Parts: sequence; C-alpha cells; structure tokens
Amino acid sequence: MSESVRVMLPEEKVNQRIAELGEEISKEFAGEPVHLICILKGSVFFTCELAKRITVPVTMDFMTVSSYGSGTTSSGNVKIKKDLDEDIAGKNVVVIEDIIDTGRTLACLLEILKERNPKKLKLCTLLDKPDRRIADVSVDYTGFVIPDEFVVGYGLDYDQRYRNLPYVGVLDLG
Ligand SMILES: O=P(O)(O)OC[C@H]1O[C@H](OP(=O)(O)OP(=O)(O)O)[C@H](O)[C@@H]1O
Ligand code: HPA
Repeated sequence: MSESVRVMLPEEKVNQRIAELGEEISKEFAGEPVHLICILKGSVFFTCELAKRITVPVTMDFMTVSSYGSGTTSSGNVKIKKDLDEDIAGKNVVVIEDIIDTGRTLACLLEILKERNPKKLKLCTLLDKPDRRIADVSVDYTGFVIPDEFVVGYGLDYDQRYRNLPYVGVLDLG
C-alpha cells in the first residue's frame, strides 16, 4: 500500500483566501471584539492563521466534540469532550471549522451554542463539501467549496496523520 497526497489547494492560495476571510470578518464586526471558537483538533491551523488576519480585538477559546449517532436525525448528535473555558453570553462568537462535510457535527453544535445566548453566532469554515450534506447548516464565511474527495492537510487528518501539511491535498490510498 503506497499512500500519496495530490495537492488540491496550494499553501499560497489557502493563505490568500484566509487573509480575505480575515478582512471580511473584520469589516463585518468593525469596532467590536470577536470571540473565536476553535473546534479541535482540525481547526487549529486555520484558526491561528485567521486570527492573525483579523484587525478587531480577538479572544479565543477551544472545544473538542465528537459526532455520533445514526443518520436518521437531521442534526445527528454531538458529544462535548472538552467544553469552552469561558461563557459566551453576550459575545460576538465565530465558530471556526476546518471542514463541513455531512454537516451533522456543526448543525448540532450550533444548537448547543445558541442556547448559551451569544450576541451573534457565526460559522466560518475553511472547506465546504456540500455534496455530502445531510444536515442543514448555514455557513457565514467559507474558504473554499470542494468536491467530494477525502482531503488532508492544513489541520485535516487521516488516522491522525497529515495535519501538518501546509496545503490541502487529496489522499490516495494507493
Ligand atoms: O460535517 P461532518 O460530517 O460532521 O464532519 C466535519 C467534522 O469532522 C471533522 O472532525 P473530526 O471529528 O474528524 O475531528 P478532528 O478535527 O479532531 O480531526 C471536522 O473537523 C469537523 O468537525
Ligand atoms: O475530507 C475529510 N478529511 C478529513 N477529515 C474529514 N472529516 C470530514 N471530512 C473529512
């Protein structure tokens, strides 16, 4: 078995797009602070790059969730493995994801976060794979819409590997 990775989105293209997203978010929240919620582990690389490109005051928190459950419900189910350290009530929250695939993780997570009464609750994803969507998720900021291929790099893993690739690539298992 010889695994290989074909580049889909080169590093420069990803970084350029992240800079644009940072500008967009900064404009939308002009003058107001934003609280970024990084969904571990995949979103770490994207969150750090994006945070550097936001010009309004930024605070950050981290959350680990795992999705589980059968496909019979539209939102699936989500288990919080590590919760946020801080309360989000009254804050301008932007949830940062590396990828929205079936949408089950985020559909459920956004419902949980909404109940905590943030002032605003937005969703930002580096990658969106709409062909596989099962649960309806409204995405506010999207880096790239990609076809239905298994991608790695820029935080995304296959069996915990490849997260550190500086680009997004398609994994070929050989
Ligand atoms: O739209 P969905 O089909 O629900 O898939 C998207 C979710 O899957 C990945 O996380 P994963 O559970 O693999 O954890 P990781 O970030 O630690 O790799 C990704 O980071 C999203 O959270
Ligand atoms: O394409 C993917 N790659 C890695 N992790 C993922 N989680 C959902 N979709 C993907």
